[in-house]
Amino acid sequence: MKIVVAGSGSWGCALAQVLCDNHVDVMVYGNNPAEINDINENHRNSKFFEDVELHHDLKATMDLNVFHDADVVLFVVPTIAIESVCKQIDPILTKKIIAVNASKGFHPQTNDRMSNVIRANISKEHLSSVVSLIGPSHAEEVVIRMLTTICAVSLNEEDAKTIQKLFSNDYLRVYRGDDEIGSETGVALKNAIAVASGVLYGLGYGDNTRAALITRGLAEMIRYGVAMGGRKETFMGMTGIGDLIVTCTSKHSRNFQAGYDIGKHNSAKYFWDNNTKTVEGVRTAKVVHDVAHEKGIDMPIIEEIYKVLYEDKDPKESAKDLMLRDLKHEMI
Ligand SMILES: NC(=O)C1=CN([C@@H]2O[C@H](COP(=O)(O)OP(=O)(O)OC[C@H]3O[C@@H](n4cnc5c(N)ncnc54)[C@H](OP(=O)(O)O)[C@@H]3O)[C@@H](O)[C@H]2O)C=CC1
Ligand SMILES: O=C(CO)COP(=O)(O)O
Repeated sequence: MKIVVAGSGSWGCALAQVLCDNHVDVMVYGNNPAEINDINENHRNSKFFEDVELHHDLKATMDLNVFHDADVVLFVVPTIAIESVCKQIDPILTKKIIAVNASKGFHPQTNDRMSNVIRANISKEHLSSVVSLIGPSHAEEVVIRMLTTICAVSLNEEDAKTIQKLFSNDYLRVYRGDDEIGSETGVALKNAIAVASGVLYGLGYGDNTRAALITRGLAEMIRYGVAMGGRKETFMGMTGIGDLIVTCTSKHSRNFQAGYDIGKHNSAKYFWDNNTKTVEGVRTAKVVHDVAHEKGIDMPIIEEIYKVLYEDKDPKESAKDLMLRDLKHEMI
């Protein structure tokens, strides 16, 4: 079985290395010559990982023909690039692939989930099914083989089992799931909540505040995900609370770090002027804000993080406004 990983960034490399450890035939495809060269020549991806020597079987290429005889393709580029990568590779595919989505967010124009974006852009004769491989997993830890659990979520149970077996080993345990809507909305929304968690930390608030943010953030994720057709119990698993915790609390999270900078400067301007990293939660906050307004879903944290990011609201004022809303029953 030949696997190609589209995306030579941090998560693409970490996932490809898991396959090398599992003795699976894998190749990384990327469009950044420096990253490709670093992987092939130095066994490193220095842009993302300091002092990590990658598995020596890990190889990368910029040649699109690598997709020609692929059986499985992993999509591990930022969500804004998924559609264009699908369109580039579809004419090259010759087999019916299992498409594995590892990205977390929504399409930039249609606001659609990643599985739907892949289904819309890989022709039917080239697609067996889509499996989303998602959960609480910072690349920086997977690449040094720290114990991690994620979930292979698909409407196709057999293909989910194939992906589960391919990636599982003694440091990465893969569960299965079938709630595509719940899982994909969960992992997207947690990024926006993680930006808020960083903002609060940057403003100087502590553990009580973070626990409150995670708990009430989860309530918003459930409200939104269930309104979209997801199942409430999914949010109690890897792609809900699991991914929310790791992203809201980790120094590795780019979403948390972006929020932290905003909180520290008490303004989103610093982020907009300086950011060069993949921070999916920033655009997700806008998508969720817009959809929630359209559908009448109550999302107070998303509302405030949207105002901080897009309306230059003072983050301290946002935190105060969240605290001083009308008092209510917790479970409503
Ligand atoms: N990093 C992590 O820990 C995790 C990330 N994810 C998700 O994975 C997705 C990818 O993120 P991540 O790997 O972290 O991001 P990175 O910023 O680390 O890497 C993104 C990679 O995609 C490349 N890329 C961008 N556009 C294209 C394109 N059109 N064709 C080919 N390659 C392209 C970038 O190239 P260039 O360098 O030239 O821009 C870069 O190599 C995101 O949705 C993220 O949320 C999910 C779980 C964990
Ligand atoms: O999705 C992730 C962890 O599960 C990565 O989070 P960041 O994109 O915030 O770094």
